[in-house]
Amino acid sequence: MKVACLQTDVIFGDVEKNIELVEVMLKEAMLGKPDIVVLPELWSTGYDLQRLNVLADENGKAMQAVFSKWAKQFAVTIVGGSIAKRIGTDVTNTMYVYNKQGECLMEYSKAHLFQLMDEHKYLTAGSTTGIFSIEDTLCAGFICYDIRFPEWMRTHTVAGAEILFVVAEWPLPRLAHWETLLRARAIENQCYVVACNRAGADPNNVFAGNSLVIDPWGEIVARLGQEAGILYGELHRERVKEVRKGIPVFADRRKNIYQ
Ligand SMILES: NC(=O)CCC(=O)C(=O)O
Repeated sequence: MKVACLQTDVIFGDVEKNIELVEVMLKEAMLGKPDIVVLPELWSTGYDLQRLNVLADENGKAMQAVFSKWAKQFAVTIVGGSIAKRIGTDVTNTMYVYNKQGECLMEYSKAHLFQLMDEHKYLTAGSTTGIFSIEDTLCAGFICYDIRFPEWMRTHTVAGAEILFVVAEWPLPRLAHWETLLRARAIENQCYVVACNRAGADPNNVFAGNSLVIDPWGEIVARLGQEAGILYGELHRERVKEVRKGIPVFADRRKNIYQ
């Protein structure tokens, strides 16, 4: 399977313009013939939290139509980063995954809200898992701060996930944490990690970029720098099996002494 991460810059609070920009980048990414395209966290609004209530998509309907249209038009699976979804008076930070037929495979709302960026003041956390399958491979979706919770990611790999998609708006000052945490999640779970961060800056943060594709041994197979761009990476299911056979972490877990 070939993935393409769209490391976009995001125009603060301008949903229409961001949709236009992503569509242009998506067309360009398709020249590399990916099977899966991944977008960053909150790519349509950015962290315009004070206006998020207005910018958020009512029940996610309009953005779901965009994902469905793109997935069908380009015949590609889309891990749609995340968007702000309004449900009544609540706003969630929600990921949608669409298949090549334009059908929704999965919806996941960020489970851990990041207080350092004030998420807890404006967003409501989700409480359901982010598992889905692409062909017969189980995958899982996570949003940014989620990667600091190994137990949450383990919940998904114990359920069988072999590819972990991480979408983010991760700031530059913590770039070392980004890489270290992602590599650790890949090594301990013996799975691929495909991590798509945004580029650029907003009024409060400069973002790290550095989208990564990491293999189940923890090796970085593809990476971008800080600027906007498209990252391609190849994923091989046999590599997951090979690593898990060599060091049988899942078989060796002591379920009688911890969960
Ligand atoms: N958008 C986020 O969740 C950022 C998380 C982050 O920066 C961290 O250090 O954790």
